[in-house]
Amino acid sequence: MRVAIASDHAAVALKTVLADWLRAAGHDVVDLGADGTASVDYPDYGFAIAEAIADGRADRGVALCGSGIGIAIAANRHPACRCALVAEPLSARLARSHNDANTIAMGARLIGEEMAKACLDAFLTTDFEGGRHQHRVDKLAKEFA
Ligand SMILES: O=C(CO)[C@H](O)[C@H](O)[C@H](O)COP(=O)(O)O
Repeated sequence: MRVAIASDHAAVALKTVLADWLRAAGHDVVDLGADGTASVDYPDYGFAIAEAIADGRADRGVALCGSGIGIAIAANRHPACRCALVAEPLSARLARSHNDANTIAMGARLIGEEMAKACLDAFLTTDFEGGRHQHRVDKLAKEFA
């Protein structure tokens, strides 16, 4: 799978760990930065993830910041992105099976590396159930004036 990953300065270390883990699992990783710990702005990286999903460079996205909140808000500003903020694997599974999420967000200051890997594994290995969930997901594409 092609997986885009991006973080702000607060989550660069976790981004490196997860990118290495993804490559070891055989995924193609599109690393959209940040590249160091100098302070940057999470919206730029949330938008970058969403654009990679929208233009087909990536099938899935992993969005990281200190809490996961800011970058999730940013990613979800783009209509192509359904980004779920998760902190444990059941939420990651439900984000896929019920919400057809194409991106997960996690907070590097709140989650440990092993839990983050478990969330990412659940996210990447769970299929969307469709059925009653499909028309709900379709409604998420509504555009507001
Ligand atoms: O967006 C956030 C909070 O919702 C993230 O946690 C950011 O990484 C955080 O705000 C960055 O904080 P810093 O004090 O500038 O490192």
